[in-house]
Formats: sequence, structure tokens, C-alpha cells
Amino acid sequence: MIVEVQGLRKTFRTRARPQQPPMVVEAVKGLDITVARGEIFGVLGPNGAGKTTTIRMLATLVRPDGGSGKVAGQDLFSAPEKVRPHIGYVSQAGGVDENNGARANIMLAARLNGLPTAEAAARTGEMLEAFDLTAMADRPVRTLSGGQKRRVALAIGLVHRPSLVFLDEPTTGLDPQNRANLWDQIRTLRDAGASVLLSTHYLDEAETLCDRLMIVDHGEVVVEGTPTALTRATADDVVTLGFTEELTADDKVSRIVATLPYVRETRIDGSLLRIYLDDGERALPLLLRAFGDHEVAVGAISLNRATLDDVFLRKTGRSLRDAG
Ligand SMILES: Nc1ncnc2c1ncn2[C@@H]1O[C@H](COP(=O)(O)OP(=O)(O)OP(=O)(O)O)[C@@H](O)[C@H]1O
Repeated sequence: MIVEVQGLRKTFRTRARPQQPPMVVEAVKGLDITVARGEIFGVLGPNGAGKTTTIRMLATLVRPDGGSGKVAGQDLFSAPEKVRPHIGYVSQAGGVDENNGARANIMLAARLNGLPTAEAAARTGEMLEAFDLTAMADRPVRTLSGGQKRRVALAIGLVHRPSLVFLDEPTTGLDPQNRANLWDQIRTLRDAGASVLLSTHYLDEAETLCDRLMIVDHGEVVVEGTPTALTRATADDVVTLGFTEELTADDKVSRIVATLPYVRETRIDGSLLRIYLDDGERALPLLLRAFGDHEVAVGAISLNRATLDDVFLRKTGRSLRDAG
């Protein structure tokens, strides 16, 4: 395991200001987190869930209030300075000097990480090449596009060949093309032997990019596993039926659904009923027949594969799309 940490905790206390009492925010409430070597591990959660605080603690940038365990084979709590040479960290903001070029930025990061000048220059060249930045290596970073800036940030975080890279919401704000490019680069990194721990609030990013993930909410783990295992544990498919009236837990619709053996779980959302089941294509006609037999009219019908949003909804009662 490249990360093996238990009971990670952090509480922020803000000072009292005029008209404002001091506030205590329990940002991370005792997370256990393990990341295997060579995997892309995701921390998925809504805004304010504690993702950045968790990543910054694991990357030795914020001192935890409690916990135990190791990062990159070194004790995170008693010897964080020994963790540092093995890790790379790319923040949401990027940590890039916008008035300098990509080359100068990457070179500086290499030197700060202790690489001798000649090696730093060679690695900088390699990074510019790998991230397709050679043609714009000496232009001030502020003149680059959002996707290019993100690639510079990634190159800075990787120049010293860390065995573990932390990426805080690496694709936030990027267009679909640039996101896909960055995903490819993150996979390449993994395939070259590095481990990646990233935070995201994008469901599709967690689902397609991460080998394994944990969903966090209010500083706690909601659930953990591979994307497929997590959605399977909820259901393979979701049928959503629309009715003309608001539904309740003990009305005719709910009573009908309760008799159907292939329904795993249901959730009412106003006049919509979400039905979790396996093999939706086979179940859908049976479902409609059951309502027909009881003379209940069904309006809108949709059948979808279950997603991580369904997992989050089932565990928290909120949609990840709306939470935050
Ligand atoms: N320095 C700080 N002082 C006080 N409160 C803080 C501080 N940093 C974070 N918090 C609070 O801790 C909680 C978790 O914040 P954090 O940034 O870790 O969440 P996040 O999941 O990364 O959110 P986002 O997706 O918006 O970046 C939030 O309620 C936040 O307001």
C-alpha cells in the first residue's frame, strides 16, 4: 500500500470577528484511507465534503489533528518531511507562476525538489515533451489556455518522479476535450508505475478514470470500492416512472411496487418513482403490466444504468449533482 492511514481528522476553528461568532468546522472526521501501488484512487464528494483538506493532510501541507499511518512508506504523523520527496502535489489553483514560462516553472520545481541542474534541465525537457508544451515553453503561462495551464501544473507536480501524485480536482473548469486529454495523461502516469490519488466532484470522472474510489460527505466516508462494485451493490438499472400526482410511501403505487419480487429498492421524488432493479429491460414490461392490472396510469418512463449518483442518493438521500 502506498497510502495506509487510519482515523485522519481535522477541525478548523475560525476566530471571532465583529458580528461573527467563532466557528468550529469538523472538516474531516476520522477517515481511513488505503491506496494500492499503481492505482488511480478517487475521493468523490460534493463541495465542502472535506476532499481538499484530506488531500492536503496526506500531502503534508496541513497538519492533521489526529490519525496514524504511512504515506509512501513513511510515517505521515511523526516524520512528514520523509514523505515529501516521494510525493507530488497539484493544487486546484495550480501553483504556477503565471508571469514565467512553463520551462522556467518546471525547472524551478525540479531544483526545489533537489535535482542537480543538468538533470533538472533534462527532466524539464522530458516533461515539456510529455505534456505537449514544447512549442509554448517560454511564453508566460498567463497567455496559455486553461487546458495548457493545467498541463504545466501537472508537469510541475511530476518533474521529480514522485511515486505518488496528489491531484486536487484536476479537471475542474476544463472543456470535454481537455478533460479527456488530461485523463489520458493521468492513465499514462499510472501505467508508468506511479500511484495517483485525486479528488473530484465529477461523477463521470470518478466512474471512468478511477480504479477505486471512496465517496465522502461531511468529512466522512459514505462508501468505498471499485466504480462497478459500488453501482452493482445498488442495482444494475434504474427505472424512473412519472405519475400525475405526488407520491407517498403508503399510496397505491407504493403498495403495488412492494409486491414485485424483482424490485430491489425504490425512492420517491415528488411525482417520480425511482425503482432500482437488475435486468431492467426484462423487468420494465412486467412493471408496466403490474400498474396496468391495477389501473394506475404511468406517464413518463425511463430506463438507465445505475450510476455513482444513485449510490450517493441511496446512502445520503441527496443527489451528488445537487449536494454542496
Ligand atoms: N482554513 C479553513 N478554515 C476554516 N474552515 C475551513 C478551512 N479550510 C476548509 N474549511 C472548511 O472545511 C470544510 C471542508 O472543506 P474542503 O475544502 O476540504 O472541502 P472540499 O470537499 O475540498 O470542497 P470543494 O469541492 O468545494 O473544494 C468546509 O466546510 C470548509 O468551509
